[in-house]
Amino acid sequence: MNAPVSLRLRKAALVGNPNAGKSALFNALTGARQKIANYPGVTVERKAGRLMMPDGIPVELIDLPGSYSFDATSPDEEVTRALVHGEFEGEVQPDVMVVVLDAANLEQHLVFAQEVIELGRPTVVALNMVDLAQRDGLTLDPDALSEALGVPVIPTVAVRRKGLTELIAAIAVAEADFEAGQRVHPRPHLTLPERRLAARNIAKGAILSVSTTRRLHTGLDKVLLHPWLGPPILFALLFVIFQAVFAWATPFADALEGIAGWLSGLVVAIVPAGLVRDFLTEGVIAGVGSVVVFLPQIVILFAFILVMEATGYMARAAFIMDRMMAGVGLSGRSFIPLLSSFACAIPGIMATRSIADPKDRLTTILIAPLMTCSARLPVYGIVIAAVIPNTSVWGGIGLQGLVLFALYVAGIIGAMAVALILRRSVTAGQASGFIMELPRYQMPRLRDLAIGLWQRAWVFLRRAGTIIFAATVILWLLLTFPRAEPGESQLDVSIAGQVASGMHVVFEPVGFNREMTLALVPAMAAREVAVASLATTYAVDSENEAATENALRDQITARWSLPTALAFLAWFVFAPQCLSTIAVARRETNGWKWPVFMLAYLFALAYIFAGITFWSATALGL
Ligand SMILES: Nc1nc2c(ncn2[C@@H]2O[C@H](COP(=O)(O)OP(=O)(O)OP(=O)(O)O)[C@@H](O)[C@H]2O)c(=O)[nH]1
Ligand SMILES: [Mg+2]
Repeated sequence: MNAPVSLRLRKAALVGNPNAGKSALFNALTGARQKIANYPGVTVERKAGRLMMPDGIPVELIDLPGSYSFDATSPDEEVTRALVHGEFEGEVQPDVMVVVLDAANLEQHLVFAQEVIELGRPTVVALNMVDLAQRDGLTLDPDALSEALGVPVIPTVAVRRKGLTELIAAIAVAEADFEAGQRVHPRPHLTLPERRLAARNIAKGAILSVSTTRRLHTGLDKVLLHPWLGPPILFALLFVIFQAVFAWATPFADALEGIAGWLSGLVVAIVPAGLVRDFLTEGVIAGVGSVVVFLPQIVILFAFILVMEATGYMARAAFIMDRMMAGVGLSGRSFIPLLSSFACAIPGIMATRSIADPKDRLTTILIAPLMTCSARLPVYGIVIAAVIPNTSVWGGIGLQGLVLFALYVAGIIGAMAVALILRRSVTAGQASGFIMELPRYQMPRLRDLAIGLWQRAWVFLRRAGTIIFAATVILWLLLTFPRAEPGESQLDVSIAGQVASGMHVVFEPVGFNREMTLALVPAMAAREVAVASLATTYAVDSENEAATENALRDQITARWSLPTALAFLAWFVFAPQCLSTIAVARRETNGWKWPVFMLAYLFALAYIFAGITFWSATALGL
């Protein structure tokens, strides 16, 4: 007598949230016995493998795409939904569902798990990543979880092949149930809010113990991610950062300025009067030196940013921002590229590659230059130091830091407003959803911070030594030749001065003086060059050597009116200066159309806002 032979291949499917470890389990269970193909009609991978059961008969195991629910929004999720419900053409419905959960994110993962279990099919739960839960200080009780869910729960560590034998045994039992005809045990269907609430309670009930660190971290998240507390905390933190950038940097900046002055004096003492001496004092020391002085501010700003990243707070900031970004039609996915743009728009624009939706991405590229990059800091820094008094307002808040904060906020508000308009016109489309895993809180490691800071400082100094140096030298030559006859002003006679006088017609209406207008040209190479340019211009323009040593700040204080200075600041909030950004935008958008659009709208905004600032300041009698 022959044993009954089952003609159809038995079938089980791995389902669960993205990143639960389904593929890791699939690989551990099926090893090399895998077949990868595409599901017909969609570009979703079908991964199937053979799992050898204790009875010697294989089961076809399917690794399904990760899902958050059966309300499918993506082609991947649609495949999972249809297949699990037995509605996928040409695919037999799996006999057994193997739900994979991330033990370290149990509550989140239980929402979808319940939806699968509600189907009432034979189900086994793999409580995966118990190693990570353990590391996070979480001890779970699989039996309690099994009790609450009404299905077997097997703890596993897919990447270390732990719990596999037990899992296979549980799948075998479920298969046997299926063969025995126990195919569907209908269960009550819950609504999403009910499932969420149940997920929380079940997760709570499955926790045996929580370490104090874990408790601390959850407590921190409750406060920092709170819908009402989170945003003000984030803004308060940013506010403190900008206060510190001014307050802490001053002694170091003064010291660097002192060194520049001393070097200048040294050159005057050693090098005989003439072009060489002028080149060294006016071009190199005044020009490049005026930018290098901002090294302490750059270092302080990045120290804060690096600490925010290393502690895990930055991802939380992205999470908080997600809600606000949705308001202007962007997702939190744009946050990291935009945040990188505070260092420099170039890596920011390159980071937009992680945004899947093309219109989301284009919008992010177009507004990235509005984030205040670190190259603007020297420009803001020198003008603020020169025209904004170093006083406190409202009991102890530094006015200079406050103005700096306002300039950063102006950039952000500008970017949001532009995004809002673009998303309703040129890049109209739906905002895509955003789900991200929050990293653990961590104490930053001093060594990593030091390396990160050193890299930033080096990038800054290298720019000073290359682009800024070259632009300053060229400018000095254009300012120095042709030579003025006695009685004439060198600035009037020079090539650069002539060009500036020509351009000045355009910029006079928005309150710019001639030196500012001139500074805009080399600033196209890099924004900081505007500072070097002003320093060199005033150095060339000074009548005597003593005046050359006057700090740029004093020159600006003496020569610029407050409305003029504010107009210059407003210009730099928007102006698309820095050609490398345009070049990167061209590369990332594959053409000139969008970079030209970007250039045009940013220059227009810069001009308009400089004008508005100048005229309102003048009207207010500032
Ligand atoms: N420490 C640890 N890591 C795991 C475990 N299981 C999986 N991982 C890791 O978690 C990450 C995600 O695992 P995947 O298997 O790709 O997750 P998935 O469920 O297939 O994800 P999607 O295909 O996106 O739905 C990978 O880096 C795995 O190496 C585990 O038990 N412990
Ligand atoms: Mg996978």
